[in-house]
Amino acid sequence: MGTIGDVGEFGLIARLTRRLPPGPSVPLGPGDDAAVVAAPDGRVVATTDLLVEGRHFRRDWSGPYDIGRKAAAQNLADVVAMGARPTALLVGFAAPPSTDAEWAERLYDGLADECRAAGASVAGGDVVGAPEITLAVTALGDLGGGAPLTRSGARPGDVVAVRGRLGHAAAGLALLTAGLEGPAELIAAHRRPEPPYAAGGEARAHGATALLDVSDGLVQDLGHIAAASGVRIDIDSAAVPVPDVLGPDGLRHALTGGEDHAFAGSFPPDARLPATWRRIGVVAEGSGVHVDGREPPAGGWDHFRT
Ligand SMILES: Nc1ncnc2c1ncn2[C@@H]1O[C@H](COP(=O)(O)OP(=O)(O)O)[C@@H](O)[C@H]1O
Ligand SMILES: Cc1ncc(C[n+]2csc(CCOP(=O)(O)OP(=O)(O)O)c2C)c(N)n1
Ligand SMILES: [Mg+2]
Ligand SMILES: [Mg+2]
Ligand SMILES: [Mg+2]
Repeated sequence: MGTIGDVGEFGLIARLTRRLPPGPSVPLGPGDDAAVVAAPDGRVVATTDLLVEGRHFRRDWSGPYDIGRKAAAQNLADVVAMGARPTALLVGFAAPPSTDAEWAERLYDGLADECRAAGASVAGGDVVGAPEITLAVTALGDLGGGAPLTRSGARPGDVVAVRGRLGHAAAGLALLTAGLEGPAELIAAHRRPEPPYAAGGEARAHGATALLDVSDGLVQDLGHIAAASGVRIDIDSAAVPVPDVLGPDGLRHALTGGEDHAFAGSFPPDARLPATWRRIGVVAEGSGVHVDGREPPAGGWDHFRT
């Protein structure tokens, strides 16, 4: 089929959008000046996360399908972390003209499949030529009449709980970086996060007082809840799920590794959480995040310090 330079801008758009299924919340999808997205609640939850080649993924480490799934997952998880139902993605795609057109099509298959898993679809986007591959994804969501689950509602006495994997993507990235063989599930976790999208509805149903998705590292991200809520979060490291597959640095990966897009939040002390949620700590008066009563280990992703 050739490169995206061979097929040209409008040939590429046709090839990509052909692969996108219609979505329940997108009455008018790709093909016009803009899309129409249903917003039954009347308010729209909106979030955007960029993915840059070499920073978020490497083409020699991840195939296009997984990069597409990851780009969608990273954004859909932020909508779910607000307690909303994802409705649509808008996808900006920058790539060199030498990019294989089939590579781009597989990327869109990944975007489409991850959207399907979350009940959303791709409503539109943009393509441009650029020296490196960049994906600029915007996700929209609907609150269904509920209050948003913000970072600012945690109260002393609440319990802190997580749902989803911690440390897996970081352990996989560490293996790839070191050029080591390791458990395939860790490499797969780096390539494709698999956020447990049901967590948003569950958190809402159980009265969550705050919620976020863990993108940069558990301790760092819980620090955002602590700061926004004006509280301290005390984590009990023995309660943090650290499966053997994570290896000897498992606890460090679980506390500081991002990109699994687990959901972490605070709940009233008497919340009866499903077994899929793990209680890992409590909310107290004060500030910051403590692990076993001490300052936590350094770590967590910072784009300008990593
Ligand atoms: N360039 C920017 N302009 C405006 N707001 C931004 C910008 N970058 C980040 N933010 C906002 O700062 C907050 C934290 O961003 P970030 O750490 O990327 O969140 P998340 O981990 O949920 O993706 C978000 O509300 C985001 O919208
Ligand atoms: C090639 C490569 N190097 C390093 C990483 C690790 N990494 C890149 S971004 C990031 C944090 C999450 O991404 P970010 O853009 O901060 O998302 P947000 O917090 O805004 O949701 C991590 C752990 C990676 N995924 N791939
Ligand atoms: Mg972000
Ligand atoms: Mg994010
Ligand atoms: Mg981040």
